[in-house]
Amino acid sequence: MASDTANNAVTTTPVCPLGEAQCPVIDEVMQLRQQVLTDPLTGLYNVRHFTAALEQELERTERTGIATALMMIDLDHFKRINDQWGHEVGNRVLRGTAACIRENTRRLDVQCRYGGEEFAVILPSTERRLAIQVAERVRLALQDAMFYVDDDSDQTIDVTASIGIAWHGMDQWHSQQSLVEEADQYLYQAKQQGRNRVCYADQDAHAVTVSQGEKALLHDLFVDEDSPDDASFDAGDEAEWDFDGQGS
Ligand SMILES: Nc1nc2c(ncn2[C@@H]2O[C@H](COP(=O)(O)OP(=O)(O)OP(=O)(O)O)[C@@H](O)[C@H]2O)c(=O)[nH]1
Repeated sequence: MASDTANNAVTTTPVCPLGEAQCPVIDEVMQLRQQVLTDPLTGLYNVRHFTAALEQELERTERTGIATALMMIDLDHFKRINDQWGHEVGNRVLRGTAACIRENTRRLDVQCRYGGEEFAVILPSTERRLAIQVAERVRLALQDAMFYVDDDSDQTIDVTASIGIAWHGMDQWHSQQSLVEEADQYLYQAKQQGRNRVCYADQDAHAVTVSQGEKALLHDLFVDEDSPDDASFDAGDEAEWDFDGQGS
């Protein structure tokens, strides 16, 4: 707070605790930190942050016993989009995909761009059933989203993704590397089985069916009013949730 001696009024202008002169430096440091930890194309976290965040979450699980889930997401036949529409449109699809992933996961989840058209989401404190539901939600949102070729066009591009999930928890302890490898292995399985699907260990034994009540609860959990509004992307809020079936 700063005092205005002319009229004795007290204003609430924020004052940098280290002194005015240092504030630009702090801003610059914060911007640099942001640049070091994020992917410039999508704004999601990069692999550097992914590695640090995953290590922290695995340690938390070892302390609390509450599972951490990892979701690896890879766009299907993305090369065809680049080949047909060009690299810039491909980039646009990657940005839209990032927005879609962000909108359909929680704030505390760690959404990363893992490589070209591969994304990773760390789901802290997330047991098996919820992680499967989240993965299906992301898959359906991508499948139903409207990816426009450009701002002035009605032409849309169909996008789907394959997703692999793995857990670190009481029933299966992992190293960081083996957790990533297992999620990648199930992602590969999803590709092999025809793409646009979610795969994980013991899938048949853990088929997820979701009641209307659970769908409503999940909807409340994930809809985020502060999500970025990307004109090239429509997450398709009205998407039907069909957790029982896999994608076509
Ligand atoms: N536009 C754009 N394309 C990228 C970027 N990074 C990687 N790619 C492209 O992503 C494509 C990935 O192709 P593939 O690895 O064959 O995978 P895919 O076509 O998605 O096929 P599946 O994964 O088997 O379904 C390649 O054409 C890369 O050039 C990027 O930052 N921008």
